[in-house]
Amino acid sequence: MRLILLGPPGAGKGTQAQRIVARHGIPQLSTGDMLRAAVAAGTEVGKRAKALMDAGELVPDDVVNAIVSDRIEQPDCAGGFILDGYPRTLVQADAVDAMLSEKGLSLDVAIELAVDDSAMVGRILRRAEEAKASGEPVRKDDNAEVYADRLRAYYKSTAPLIGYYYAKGKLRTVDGMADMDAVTAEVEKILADASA
Ligand SMILES: Nc1ncnc2c1ncn2[C@@H]1O[C@H](COP(=O)(O)OP(=O)(O)O)[C@@H](O)[C@H]1O
Repeated sequence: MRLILLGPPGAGKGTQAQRIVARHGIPQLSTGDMLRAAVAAGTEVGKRAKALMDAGELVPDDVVNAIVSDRIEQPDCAGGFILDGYPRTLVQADAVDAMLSEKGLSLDVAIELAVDDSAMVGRILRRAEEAKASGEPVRKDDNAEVYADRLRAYYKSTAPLIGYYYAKGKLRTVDGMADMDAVTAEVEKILADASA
């Protein structure tokens, strides 16, 4: 199963991805996590990405495409994977299609978590509070000011992917405002249908 989770920041992509990992044993490929790891390690990619990420802007397509292309070559991706936070632009969507079609593969489904944007900033701020309370590092972009920029980047660059996958007949939409378990149940139904 090769799937994409789509939705604005705070929609619950990471949470649902972790549940799919636990249930289906396929890896979660989060470009946000990979980029944060590159920043923490101080690599060339990390140096290019840091200021953009802190400002809530997107990292250049070529940087992210290269990271994903390397990652999906790893043996644990042979049985499928979950793309979380990627593709985030139409250029990236075409890139992942090309990476897969080179291997005679394609994406099975793109699942959109549809949410009410006005509720997302509250979720993000809660996540920051929880991280702080449990002594984990708080993401620099998890605050109300940067959130507004992340949401703008989402509408400008990522929301067009909903039409892109719809046109390919691959889009499925879930109510991301429902409680987490209800969202998981809907996602599971979609995955069952997609692999039937
Ligand atoms: N596919 C991507 N293309 C460009 N930039 C990305 C991509 N994935 C992550 N980033 C960068 O990393 C930041 C955090 O990503 P992520 O953890 O997925 O955040 P979010 O919680 O906003 O979905 C983004 O705001 C962006 O700067």
